[in-house]
Amino acid sequence: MDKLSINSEIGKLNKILLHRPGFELDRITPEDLKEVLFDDIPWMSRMRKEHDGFAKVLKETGTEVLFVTDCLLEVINNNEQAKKELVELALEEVQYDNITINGLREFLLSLDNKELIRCIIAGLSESEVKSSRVTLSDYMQDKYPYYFKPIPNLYFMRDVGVVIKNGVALSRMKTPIRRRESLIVRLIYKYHPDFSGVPVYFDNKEEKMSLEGGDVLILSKECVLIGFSERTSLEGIDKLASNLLNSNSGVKKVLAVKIPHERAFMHLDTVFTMVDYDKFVIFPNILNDIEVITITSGGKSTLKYEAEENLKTALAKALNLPSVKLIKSGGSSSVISAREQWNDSTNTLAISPGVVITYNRNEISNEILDRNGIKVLSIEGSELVRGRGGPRCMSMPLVREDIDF
Ligand SMILES: NC(=O)NCCC[C@H](N)C(=O)O
Repeated sequence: MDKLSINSEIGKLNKILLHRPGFELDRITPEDLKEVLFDDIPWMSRMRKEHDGFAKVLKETGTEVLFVTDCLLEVINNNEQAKKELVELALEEVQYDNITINGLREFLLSLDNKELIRCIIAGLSESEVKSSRVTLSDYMQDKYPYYFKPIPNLYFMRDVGVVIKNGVALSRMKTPIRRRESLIVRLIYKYHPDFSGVPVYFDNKEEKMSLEGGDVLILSKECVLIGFSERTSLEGIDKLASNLLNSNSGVKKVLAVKIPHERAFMHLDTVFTMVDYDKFVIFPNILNDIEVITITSGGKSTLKYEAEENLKTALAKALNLPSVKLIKSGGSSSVISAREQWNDSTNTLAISPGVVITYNRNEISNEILDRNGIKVLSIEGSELVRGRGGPRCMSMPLVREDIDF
């Protein structure tokens, strides 16, 4: 049996990777918000309770839940080389002289493994390393407090890597603040026995392009959608499409889907997710701005492109269905749709065909899903949503049961 198996967006979910919001989020200050891609300071104890609620629903519905920090701990407990690589990926970001960097390396390697992981995720402040102030500058100069910064978006596990079929695309993050997240996950894929050795369809060492997991949707065994968004570049789409289509991944068609490039919907999955065999939920206010191009292999590592009439017909064609239904999140009111999309009404996580996890705050969109025959398992998300992501953004599905279309 394959270690990873994702052949659709909706097959019964068996195994998933999450990150419980940790100390990295306790370090966000109002001045950081823009840089760290948040819109507000979360209430942390509430946020952790909400995340625990999310994990509980997943477990209760029969999904095995793995946590990044546990996987990383297993890796570095058993592999000195991996531990050194973990330290180096944080040190790469330190903009100090070599003597300081060598001192930091020694400091980090002396930490207990759990503490090291906490530090790599929550950042390392000067005060944690220097216990006393010795120079006038230590006393009087304002210094940037971190050698390397906290990475508060790690709980949005969807974006840092995405399982496609029996392999993975390790994301090349667009923004510097999210790069370390994906390098951490890369280490897990390199060394952890549950992940190592799987095909890598995209590597985050790629330069001059970006690809984030929130833009990738596995429509079926043969078709993958990739959003052209604020975060994923055309070069990133071409690269992943080429690797999937010109390998033995089994993918025969990639749909490139252009959405408006805006903060409110930075990834495809913030405006569009699949909820059943033939049903999708969509943010209706952007429906007319979407463009779709079908990409297929042109042989000898080349690609062929063909413009589609619209998203609805392209989806039906790709799924070999007479038609599909696009359910309007928020209904026909553009005001309600915009308000609920901002709080991730469209970012549903399907745990089996026709059953999704959503935030309970999006009452109107949830009711519309219900009226369309979708079973909604709703969770609290008032604090989780402050980073602008929902249940799909917060999860990296690893294994789903296969379904027949
Ligand atoms: N797939 C997603 O849309 N993920 C949400 C990412 C939110 C995060 N604060 C970001 O801006 O990258």
